[in-house]
Amino acid sequence: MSLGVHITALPTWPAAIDEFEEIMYQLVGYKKRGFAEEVTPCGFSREGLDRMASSEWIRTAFHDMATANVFGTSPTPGGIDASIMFELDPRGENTGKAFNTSLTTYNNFFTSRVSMADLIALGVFAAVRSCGGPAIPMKTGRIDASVAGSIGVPQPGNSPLTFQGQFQRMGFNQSEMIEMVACGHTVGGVHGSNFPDVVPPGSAPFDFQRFDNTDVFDSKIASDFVSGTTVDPLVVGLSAGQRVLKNSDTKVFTIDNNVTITRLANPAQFESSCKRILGRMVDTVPPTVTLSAPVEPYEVKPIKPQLTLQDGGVSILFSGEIRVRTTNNTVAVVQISYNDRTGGSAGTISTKYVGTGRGFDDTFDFFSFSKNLSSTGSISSYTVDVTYTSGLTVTYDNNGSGYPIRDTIMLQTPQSCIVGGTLTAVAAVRGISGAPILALSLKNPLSVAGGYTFSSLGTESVPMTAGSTIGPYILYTASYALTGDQAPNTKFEVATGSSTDSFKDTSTLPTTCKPLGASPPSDTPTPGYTYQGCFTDDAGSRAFNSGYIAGADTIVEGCAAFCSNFQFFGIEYGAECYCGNTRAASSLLAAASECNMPCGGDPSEICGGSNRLSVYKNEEYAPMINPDVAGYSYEGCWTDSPTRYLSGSATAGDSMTVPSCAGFCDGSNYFGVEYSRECYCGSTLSAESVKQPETDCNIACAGNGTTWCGAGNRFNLYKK
Ligand code: HEM
Repeated sequence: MSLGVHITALPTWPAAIDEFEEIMYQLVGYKKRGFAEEVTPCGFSREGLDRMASSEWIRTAFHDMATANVFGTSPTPGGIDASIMFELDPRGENTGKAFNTSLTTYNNFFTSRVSMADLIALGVFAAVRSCGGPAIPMKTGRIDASVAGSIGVPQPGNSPLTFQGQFQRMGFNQSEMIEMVACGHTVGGVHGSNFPDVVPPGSAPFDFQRFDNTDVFDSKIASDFVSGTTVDPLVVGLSAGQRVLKNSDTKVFTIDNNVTITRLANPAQFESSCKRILGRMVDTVPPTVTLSAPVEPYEVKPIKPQLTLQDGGVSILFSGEIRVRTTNNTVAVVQISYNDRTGGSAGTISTKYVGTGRGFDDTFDFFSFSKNLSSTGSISSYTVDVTYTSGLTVTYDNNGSGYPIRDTIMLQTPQSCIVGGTLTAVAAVRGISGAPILALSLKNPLSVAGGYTFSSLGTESVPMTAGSTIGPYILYTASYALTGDQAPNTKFEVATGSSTDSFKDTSTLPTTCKPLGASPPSDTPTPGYTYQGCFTDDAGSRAFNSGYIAGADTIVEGCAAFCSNFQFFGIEYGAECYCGNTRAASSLLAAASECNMPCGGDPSEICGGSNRLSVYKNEEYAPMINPDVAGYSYEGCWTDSPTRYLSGSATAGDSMTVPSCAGFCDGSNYFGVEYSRECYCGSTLSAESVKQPETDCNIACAGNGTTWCGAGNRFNLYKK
């Protein structure tokens, strides 16, 4: 099994990259952020058939970067800094609708944790990858400019020398210029509406002439040029009169006598050059910006872990999800081990599989958990044990320190709410002097030249007011009236000093503030049992053989009760409940996601799947025994018959136990316990009685569920 060699190089969670990482990798499926939806598939745009969002995102990044000046800083050093927001009009070098559309999409993902400039960069990754191109390494940490950069986006009519000078100013030499233009112009095309002299109206379908004939990020832009078959309007420009003036791709590609463009005609060369040069393009940032290391997906990532003070302050609910990367491995079981607030090991928490999500190259399974902790012991950190279907268990300890969680200040989501646009936030605070604040990151409309509107971020902070004391906590409250779009769209935190519960989302708050008193949700899954995983089963050889019941009303708790005398139970196909003390060797650990059928009696719970068992272990189970009786030796499981093979006195009763039968037989040579509640004594054992396998005597004593009392016509025999 390969777990990826880069695990130790991963950042420790939480980190500044976290929100960016999620937008980058959680693209579709469970917990999708949906960032790539606008560029999937490659040729798509919701704006119409003459538009292509993927190419527009790549062009937007280039035009944002193109004002970079590696030699100076006036008015800004430029690079990818989202200054394009201020450069749309009226200066005329950013022609067309592409920029506004792209930036409007990015604005939906813009928060205090991910800048517009980072999103412009990430757009290149998503667009190129969606079109089948390489995964461009993505770093974060770009800072948004607040003013326009210098003029300087290359225009088709410029001279070769001007192009060279412009790219030098951006930090790229001649062959890098050729690479960057070819890598940009492999997707999309020229619009007649924007450049009528290059694409005369009516000369191309929808007046949109593609650079080549494929909506794919491929080397065709170069190979078609070299072979003389190109349809690139910036080479063969459909208006003959303009061709020599505005054939900018010809001017760029031929500047080194076709050396670079010929190399790029090779698909492997094209892919590796584009990965490198587009990576450099998006990493062109002002010198004051420090970019992160290339963002890699976490192997294990907590998703919105939350502590919530419960009714009476006696307990704290710890809930959230664990995301596990499953790109190279299949995950069977995820379990949390946590430390209490003093750092001592405090116990384990089961999780249950809730869904699978995907990025371009990665898949992730999500596991939810919810556990009531005592507010005295509470929690300070946790580690995550991931068991893969290979049987291997890996403990993820967040580079050694565990995943931290602080109980000193916590947002009380059930007590907080949004009503009529007003946010009321309630925080539970312990062990901290001084009142906390509610700090908001507000998205305000940002109007720019040309009549476009994007967003700027403002901050507000409101002191919180102390209310009731509950257990070791004091509740604090603050309210803030949000306007218009802000109500469902604001990030906020409750904070005091260095303690904070941050990046909370108004969209997840309830519309009524509930008093602290509502009963706490119960733990999932079943208390007293630990989930073992999803196991294969088949009708020919069952995983568990000792007990079986089925019904449309099956629930996990019901099967647990039915199998309470056994160490394990498993539920299959939504309705079949099996018990056993050992699992057949033929039953193997399967992917967590294969147990996906709702229980017949409670669709919110999972009850296995087709030939798949959700298996639980009874942690309180004590193995059944044949107890020692003073003066007697245990002889095993023997046959009896209605004629009785122990022919002395006999008794029966619902309080039957092995010692009570021994007492009843009062010193006789033999006694036997049978069929749960029967007791037989004898001075001799009939020669007809035959010893049987121990498994034949499989019924618990009526008076003691942890000891065996025979079966039908079988007794557990004791001899003096
Ligand atoms: C000499 C430099 C360049 C010139 C003169 C140039 C010029 C143009 C022109 C005139 C268009 C047509 C725009 C429209 O009609 O909407 C265009 C489109 C495009 N350019 Fe460039 N470009 C240059 C460099 C680059 C670079 C370096 C990239 C990215 C790495 C790039 C990416 C794109 C893309 C993706 C499109 C297609 C946009 C769409 O389909 O809407 N360009 N370019």
